[in-house]
Amino acid sequence: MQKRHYPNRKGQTSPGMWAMLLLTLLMACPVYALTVTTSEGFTSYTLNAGLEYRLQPDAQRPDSNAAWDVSRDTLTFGFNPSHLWIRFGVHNTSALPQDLILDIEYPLLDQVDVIVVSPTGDERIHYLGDLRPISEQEIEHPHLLTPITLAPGEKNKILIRVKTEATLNIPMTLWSKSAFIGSTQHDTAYDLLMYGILIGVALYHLLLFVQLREPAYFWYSVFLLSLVSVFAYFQGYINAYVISDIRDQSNHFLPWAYALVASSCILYIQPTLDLPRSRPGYSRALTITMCAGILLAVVSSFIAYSIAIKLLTVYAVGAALIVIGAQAIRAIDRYEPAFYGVSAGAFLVAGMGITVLEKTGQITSTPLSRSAGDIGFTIMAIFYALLLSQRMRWEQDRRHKAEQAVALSNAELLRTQKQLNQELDSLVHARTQELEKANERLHHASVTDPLTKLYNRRYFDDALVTHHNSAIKFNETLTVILLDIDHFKRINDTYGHPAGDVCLITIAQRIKSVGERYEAICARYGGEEFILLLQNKSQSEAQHIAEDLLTTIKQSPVPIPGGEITVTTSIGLAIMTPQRNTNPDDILKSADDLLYKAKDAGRDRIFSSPAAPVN
Ligand SMILES: Nc1nc2c(ncn2[C@@H]2O[C@H](COP(=O)(O)OP(=O)(O)OP(=O)(O)O)[C@@H](O)[C@H]2O)c(=O)[nH]1
Repeated sequence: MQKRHYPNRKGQTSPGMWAMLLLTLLMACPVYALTVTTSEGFTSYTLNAGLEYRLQPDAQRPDSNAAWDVSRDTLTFGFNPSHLWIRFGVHNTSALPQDLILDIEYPLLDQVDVIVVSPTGDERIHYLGDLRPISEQEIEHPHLLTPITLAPGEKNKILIRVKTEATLNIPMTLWSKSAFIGSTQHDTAYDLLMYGILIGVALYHLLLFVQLREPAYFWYSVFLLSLVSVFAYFQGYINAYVISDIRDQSNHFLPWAYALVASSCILYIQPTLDLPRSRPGYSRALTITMCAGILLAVVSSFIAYSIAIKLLTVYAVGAALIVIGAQAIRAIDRYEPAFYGVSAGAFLVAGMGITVLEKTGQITSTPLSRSAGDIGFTIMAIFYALLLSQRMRWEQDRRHKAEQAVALSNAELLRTQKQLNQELDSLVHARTQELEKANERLHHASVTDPLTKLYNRRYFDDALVTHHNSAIKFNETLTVILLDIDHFKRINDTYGHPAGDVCLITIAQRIKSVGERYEAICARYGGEEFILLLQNKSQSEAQHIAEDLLTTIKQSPVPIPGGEITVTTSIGLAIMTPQRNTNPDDILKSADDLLYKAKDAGRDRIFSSPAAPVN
């Protein structure tokens, strides 16, 4: 704590003494437009309307002839290179001494000299402002504070000079010391709670980033922390507690903080709103905005702060509009998570808007209006967190739906494939069956005589070879009965060829009925020639079968178109026990020879070997 006093000029005997005395008297009798009276129980007085002020190009204290303006609200002049002088009076009307505190709530002012003039003309100058080390200030606090002690009935004049490259904005309150302590405790608790929540949310997202490796979480966390630092800077915490030893360098803080806020916000917004894929043009614009912020931070180190701060303000507004625009465009695209972003932007803009209106005196200052910026910012942070989680959930849903669609189409594909396979199987099965039936029919046709439906000669020849081999193997007899219809030509000639066919069919049926009784293979061997093959029959059995045939055929007349005819047959019966050196043709030839013999012998008889012919 360091107090600086102007030299006390009391006791001088110079010729200017009278002039000084006059000046002292004038100062002892305030004629200011505003004098704050601090009666007993005084707590605070907000210094806005009624303050006398004067803007001038130099630091020269205004002389007694200078014209002063009177403020109608909080003193706010935007970026203004002038020296601002303010004056007002304070009068302790109570019977007790009073400890007061003059609280300048905007801590980013570069130089603030508060001159407290006592009734005797003594001046005490308090040097405040963020270009001066906090250790030089009488009370360590984020705000710029001046202690004023008034004896009962004492009147002081307060003269303030302000010079800054930041915005010339002087919200002031005169407090009783006890009320100020209470208010500070309340404000600090409120700020700590808000910063604590936001830092907690930021750390939570940092943890999510560590676990999920999703960069959006990291950038959101950086965005929150950097934005918290900007707010803390504007509220004086950074200057007071973080960079208190290098406050003269604090001008470098804001450009880099702005660049970090913009960069982290853009890096967070880009993937969260899916901009590079859906809106590549806008995504490029955001990347350029981010680079511009970093460039501006670099340039700010080399140019006057008064210019840099204006450029930064323009940049901050432009970047915020571009970011909010990106969210609005994605909301128009009906990208669900963007609605949270738009809501976040709306709350931030609304909060900031109320703050600006309150600071410029457009609306009445209330605790709510004073906190509007903080509230807007906090709600924005919550909505941005919701945006992030919504986007992640939306992304998960999309992935899940895509997986489901793939699984569904795979299942559909499998089902279709299975169905096709089944259809193919049944088609192949049906075709195979048809083919088998066709083959069967073909085979049947190839071994069947079309007219009589008995086996044909080809079938019989194959069967003869098979049975010949079997007979050799099992040492069994093989019998061939060759049967020829007698004078069949006459039937054709007499009744016609169709009648001859009918006769052939009937004779074939009779042969088949006899053959089935003896398990014989019956075949049509030529035009009117039939043949039977018997396995393992004795001579007498074979003879009996041949006789059965002869009798069965002729015993009843054969009905034909145009009448009935009795048909007789001649039979050659050959029986042998095949050997390895015998040939299937041997038995055929033998039967054929015997048949001719039967024909020659007068027909309607059996010739067999070695037995005698039977009639
Ligand atoms: N209707 C009809 N006649 C046939 C068929 N195949 C052969 N024939 C006839 O059968 C007759 C056989 O005559 P031939 O060889 O002279 O013998 P046959 O008249 O029976 O006299 P034998 O055998 O000596 O008793 C011929 O007239 C053939 O045209 C047929 O499928 N249908």
